[in-house]
Amino acid sequence: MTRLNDWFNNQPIQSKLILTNTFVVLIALIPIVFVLFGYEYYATQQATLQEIRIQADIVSDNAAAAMAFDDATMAREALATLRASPDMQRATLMAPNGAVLASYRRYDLPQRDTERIEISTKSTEVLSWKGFKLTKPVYLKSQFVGMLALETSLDSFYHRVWLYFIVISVTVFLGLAISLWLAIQLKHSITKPLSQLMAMVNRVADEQDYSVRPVAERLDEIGDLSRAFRDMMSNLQERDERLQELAFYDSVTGLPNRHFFKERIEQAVANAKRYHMRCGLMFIDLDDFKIVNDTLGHHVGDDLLREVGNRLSAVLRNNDLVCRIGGDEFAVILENVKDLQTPAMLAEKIIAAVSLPALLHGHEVVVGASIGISMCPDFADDTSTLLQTADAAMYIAKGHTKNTYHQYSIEL
Ligand SMILES: Nc1nc2c(ncn2[C@@H]2O[C@H](COP(=O)(O)OP(=O)(O)OP(=O)(O)O)[C@@H](O)[C@H]2O)c(=O)[nH]1
Repeated sequence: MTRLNDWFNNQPIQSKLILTNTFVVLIALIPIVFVLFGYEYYATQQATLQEIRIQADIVSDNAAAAMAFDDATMAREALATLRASPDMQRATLMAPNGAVLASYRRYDLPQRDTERIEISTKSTEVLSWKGFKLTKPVYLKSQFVGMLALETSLDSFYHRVWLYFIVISVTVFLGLAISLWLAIQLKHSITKPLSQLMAMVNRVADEQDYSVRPVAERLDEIGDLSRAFRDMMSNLQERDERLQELAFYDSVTGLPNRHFFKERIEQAVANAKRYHMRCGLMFIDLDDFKIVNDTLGHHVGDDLLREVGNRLSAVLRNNDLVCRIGGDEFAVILENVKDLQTPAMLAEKIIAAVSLPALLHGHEVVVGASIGISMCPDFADDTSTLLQTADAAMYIAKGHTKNTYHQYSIEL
């Protein structure tokens, strides 16, 4: 039983549906078949016995006069009418003293000694699976004139019952076939949305694609499941976007962070090398930023960082990328730079923009920017050299008068 249970549990839902449906139909049909067949068996048997009794009455009525007058010829004629009934096997008419007056035997049956029949004024009936035996007293105008004994087979009865059994079997078979066909038609409508959901789950697992949404129009449990899956995907997508933001963006300024910067600088260097272009890197460190924090508070410092971020974005071209890579440090990646003068001009613009006073929380705040610039492939062949050279240039700028820029060169 446990093994059967395990086997059933491991079947696909489609097979489960078909198996369950067929099993249920079969279980429902079994009692119906039993009741119908039992009723038909009983009713047909009673009708057959009744027919035989009626035949016995007719024969005994026809033979009564012959028996009263001991007329064997007439008695045989009365029995001869039984030939019309193929189930009738033997019949005997006996005088009250037990002597056989006339007997009948179906043409295909062997001769045998006449059975001793008890002479009595009572009828007897013996029913067995082989046949039906009946004896009954014969009266002529209330005078007992002898006995009639009949022996019949039940072939017609069994034939009718057998036919009925075939009809019922065909009906059951058709019922099962129709239910199987319906189950196969229905399984698609039930399992197709499940398969679609499964495909979506796989896509989420394989591609981390949280944008998939199942259609959830159905009002049944599968519809509920689709809606739950859709809500779960919305939450997952939101969470994924939030995680991406936390992982790649700076929470104070909203600019790309150091993590993002590292990925993009690698790409910029790789592109510059592959397409024989020039890319530039600027490190920008704010001057005297700590004073703002110390005198006006951290929140003003934060606002100033945001303001600087906005000003940098406003100065730069669309395809330049500005990132906040540390406390008061920013980096700018410049791609497809035509010449060495372009970054220098941009640095001047940045210094001018950052040095403009900012009005924050009612205070006029002024900071400067020290900028180090390096170029690939002019002064660096790979990312780490580009980072080092830009950093070195920035420290030179810082070491000078602050609020200035320095472009890395071979002499450094
Ligand atoms: N408000 C704020 N301050 C920060 C944040 N992260 C770092 N800082 C502060 O930024 C300051 C950076 O230090 P420094 O670069 O030495 O300060 P500085 O005054 O700019 O010094 P110089 O670069 O030599 O001019 C430190 O005081 C940090 O506490 C931040 O997210 N918000």
